[in-house]
Amino acid sequence: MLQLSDVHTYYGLSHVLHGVNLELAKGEAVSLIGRNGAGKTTLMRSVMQLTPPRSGSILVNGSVELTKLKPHDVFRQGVRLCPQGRGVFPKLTVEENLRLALVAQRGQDVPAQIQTAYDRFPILGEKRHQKVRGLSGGQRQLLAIARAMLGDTSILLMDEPSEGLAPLVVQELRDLILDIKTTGITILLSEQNVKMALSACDRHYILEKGEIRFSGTTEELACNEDILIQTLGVSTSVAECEAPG
Ligand SMILES: Nc1ncnc2c1ncn2[C@@H]1O[C@H](COP(=O)(O)OP(=O)(O)OP(=O)(O)O)[C@@H](O)[C@H]1O
Repeated sequence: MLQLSDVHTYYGLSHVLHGVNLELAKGEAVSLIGRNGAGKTTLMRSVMQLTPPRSGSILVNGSVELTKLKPHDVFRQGVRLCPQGRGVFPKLTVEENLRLALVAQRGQDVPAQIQTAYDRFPILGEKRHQKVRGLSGGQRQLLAIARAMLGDTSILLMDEPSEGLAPLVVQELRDLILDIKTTGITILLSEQNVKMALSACDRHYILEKGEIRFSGTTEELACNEDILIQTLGVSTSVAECEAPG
């Protein structure tokens, strides 16, 4: 579904991604674990061509080369980014945020798609006329996800969605990710929260200083927990984490 091969990305002279290889099969939820500054956001921006890689290949469906496309054409391929920090507009209402996203995408808002978002996330329908600055962190995150899922989404890149959320809300978010997965959408979940990554995803990549240090299933990670201590400085017991249901 999505295949990154030997991706190198720079900010000016600063070489941030060093030959990243990563693969997602259709309908998989895969985590990208790494500490601050590891390059998770850069990797997602590279896929979207917001920070285009200097070399390497990023294929969708085995044939469409994203590195040859502009961001809006990547978007048209059904690849969507739910950005870190949510990226929603606090002074606008929930509905204005959704309508604005649709206008930016298609030059017009599409009431049916907004209704689909409310059907999927009823709390957003209830709060449609409320300004976003009055929403809780979890509700803002829902709005960001709803916005990223407007239209035909096939691959959802979620950049640290649990950041700043209370533990109970993180659990709800995890359930939501599992729910989105059942719709067949392929998910790449960037996380520093190892528990969240392990409980929402079956396969994991660990990124350190722009290089993939580990790739494998939850079971494989359980046999190699030292890597979590080495790369993240955490000693989360993989065995204690609830696996995706
Ligand atoms: N616009 C930019 N210009 C220059 N360097 C940048 C820019 N954005 C990020 N970097 C650098 O690139 C490296 C990777 O940053 P990135 O944001 O991709 O990491 P991250 O894993 O997403 O971490 P975080 O959780 O802090 O966002 C860091 O060293 C960061 O300082």
